[in-house]
Amino acid sequence: MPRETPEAREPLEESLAMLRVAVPNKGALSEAAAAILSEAGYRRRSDPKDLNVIDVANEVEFYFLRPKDVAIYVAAGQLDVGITGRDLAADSGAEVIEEVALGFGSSTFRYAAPSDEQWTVEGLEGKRIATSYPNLVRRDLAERGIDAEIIRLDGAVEISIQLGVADAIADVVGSGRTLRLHGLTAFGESLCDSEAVLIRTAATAQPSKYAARFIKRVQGVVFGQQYVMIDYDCPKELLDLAVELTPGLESPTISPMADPAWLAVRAMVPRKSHQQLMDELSDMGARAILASDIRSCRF
Ligand SMILES: Nc1ncnc2c1ncn2[C@@H]1O[C@H](COP(=O)(O)OP(=O)(O)OP(=O)(O)O)[C@@H](O)[C@H]1O
Ligand SMILES: O=P(O)(O)OC[C@H]1O[C@H](OP(=O)(O)OP(=O)(O)O)[C@H](O)[C@@H]1O
Ligand SMILES: [Mg+2]
Repeated sequence: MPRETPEAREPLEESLAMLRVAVPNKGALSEAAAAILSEAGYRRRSDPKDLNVIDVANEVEFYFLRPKDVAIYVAAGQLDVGITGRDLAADSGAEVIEEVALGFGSSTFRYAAPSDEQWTVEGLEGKRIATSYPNLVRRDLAERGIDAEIIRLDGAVEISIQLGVADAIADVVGSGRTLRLHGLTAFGESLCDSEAVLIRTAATAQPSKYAARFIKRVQGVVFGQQYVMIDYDCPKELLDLAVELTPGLESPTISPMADPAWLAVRAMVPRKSHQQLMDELSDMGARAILASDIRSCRF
């Protein structure tokens, strides 16, 4: 099938150079990353095998990579921004700056060992620890002054103890199901509370104008997912309490209503607490309390 090529266009002058963006090509982060970029108005990949998609309209070039490689390309400047996991970026050792926490792909990173054994982190001294994130583990052990052997595996780490390859593991924990399935129990604090993040190189103090615009668009979609818009009718004498309950970002919008005894109030509120807030507004005496989704925003 002929490769989709962007319509013929004049070569872009330097000032219109494409922004180069790294996106996970598959795995735990890829679908949600693609959805956020699509909601932000960027061109979706039509063929999952395509590793390079040009979005001419937005002057952006997408490169689809393994998530563990993204931070390396971005830190080196071959790519301008990228989406990866906080833990993957930390393990890569690449010098990157986290611009936006994307609100998906959340996980912890834990030590774990057979559930019928009592383990402490200090007990790792002299032991063999299997992991796919060797640098993350090496840094943690060094900070604790613990000397242990790190067995680097590419994945499926949980089975390594059963195979006699390791005494304990250090791995990503999402639901915890994989650990339970293999008779393992996590111990010690999380080495990294991770989620998908939008990163840029640490080589420059500020992002370029084009990167800043891309960051704002993605941030706008993420905020839109994390907030809802609340509208309600408020008795005039309760306005101070209303403003306290729904302060908005700078301030709530207050509008007069046909009936001078009432005011219309509008404010953005965090999605996770909006239901109980609506209960409080109702108890307070507000009426016609409406919650609506926000597709995207700019602050
Ligand atoms: N339940 C989960 N399973 C795997 N990764 C998860 C999970 N929850 C969150 N993540 C995050 O997803 C990222 C890992 O994604 P992914 O597993 O696709 O990468 P990978 O391990 O390099 O690829 P692959 O699994 O195909 O080898 C990490 O940032 C990890 O914290
Ligand atoms: O706590 P859970 O929800 O069970 O998820 C965590 C598991 O998922 C990931 O593995 P993945 O599926 O990425 O395979 P991999 O280990 O080969 O990377 C991770 O490495 C853990 O094994
Ligand atoms: Mg994985």
